[in-house]
Amino acid sequence: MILIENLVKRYGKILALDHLNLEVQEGEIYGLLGPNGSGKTTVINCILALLKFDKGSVKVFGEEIRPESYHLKKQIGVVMQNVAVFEELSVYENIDYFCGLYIPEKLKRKKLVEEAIAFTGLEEYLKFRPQKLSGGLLRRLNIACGIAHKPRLIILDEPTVAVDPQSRNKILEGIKELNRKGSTIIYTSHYMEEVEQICTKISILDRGKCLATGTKEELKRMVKTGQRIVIDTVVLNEKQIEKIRTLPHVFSAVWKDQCLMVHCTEDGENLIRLLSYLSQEKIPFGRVFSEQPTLNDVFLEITGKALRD
Ligand SMILES: Nc1ncnc2c1ncn2[C@@H]1O[C@H](COP(=O)(O)OP(=O)(O)OP(=O)(O)O)[C@@H](O)[C@H]1O
Repeated sequence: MILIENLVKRYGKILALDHLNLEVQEGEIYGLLGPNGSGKTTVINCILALLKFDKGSVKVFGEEIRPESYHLKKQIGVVMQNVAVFEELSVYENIDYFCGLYIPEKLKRKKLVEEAIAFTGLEEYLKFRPQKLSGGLLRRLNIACGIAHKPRLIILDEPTVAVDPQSRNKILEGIKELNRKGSTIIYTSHYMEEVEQICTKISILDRGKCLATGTKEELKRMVKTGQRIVIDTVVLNEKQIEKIRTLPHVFSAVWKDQCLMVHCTEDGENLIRLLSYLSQEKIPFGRVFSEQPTLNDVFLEITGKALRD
């Protein structure tokens, strides 16, 4: 669907995209995950030929895209970061207007507009002007305007920024539904939880570079952070900590402030093994906490900083 090779984009002295490569296959929900300023919006603008770039190539549906490639652009739905709707039109009129840019036939359009309204849950607000809508509803209207014509490819640039949890869930579920109905999705975000929740493939971006690509499981396997187990234990001696370090799959164990923290490589038995050892040694323990690595761990290990730094 999209093939980007060696893309370079500068804004004056700022190198926004640095030889970026990316390939999106049909049917994917492709996440571009990166902190603010990593180049996500710039990639989107290059895919849409809204920006001139300095080097490289961008192919959409197998063709080099140009500003006048309307036959390609009409198969793409875009939901930009900044809400772009007409203040003087109602909710219904806005969706109808944007859908009308692609679908001139009235009857067909009416059906599509109604589907988009139901899909974004805006039925109660059809006569409202945008300024009367809450932030979350406004975002949903923005989405309805971008997807009503049922495009083959949908690009959403941070659609959940400043959105309440209820609207956020509705938006995320909606994106999965659009994908199930056949649209390929490109989704940019700096929220790793969202990207983990919905994306089938993820590229991690930083400073205009694509640092790693894969499914969330593949990305997590790339780093050694592994499973993290935290156990409250009041007593533990150095010999016992040393023994824990030699347990299978354990690569670090630290006891600090009456809290044992163990990092292990992936294995379903890590927690059981560790608790068995503590029981066998009659070491009392309180709260037990275990978590798998997150995409933030991946980002941290690759870049040396957290996603939200
Ligand atoms: N029109 C512009 N003029 C100058 N610099 C720009 C312009 N647009 C973006 N940049 C810079 O290019 C880099 C990439 O910005 P971009 O907006 O693509 O990142 P982003 O990952 O989408 O971040 P955000 O989520 O904050 O929009 C940043 O350093 C940004 O300051």
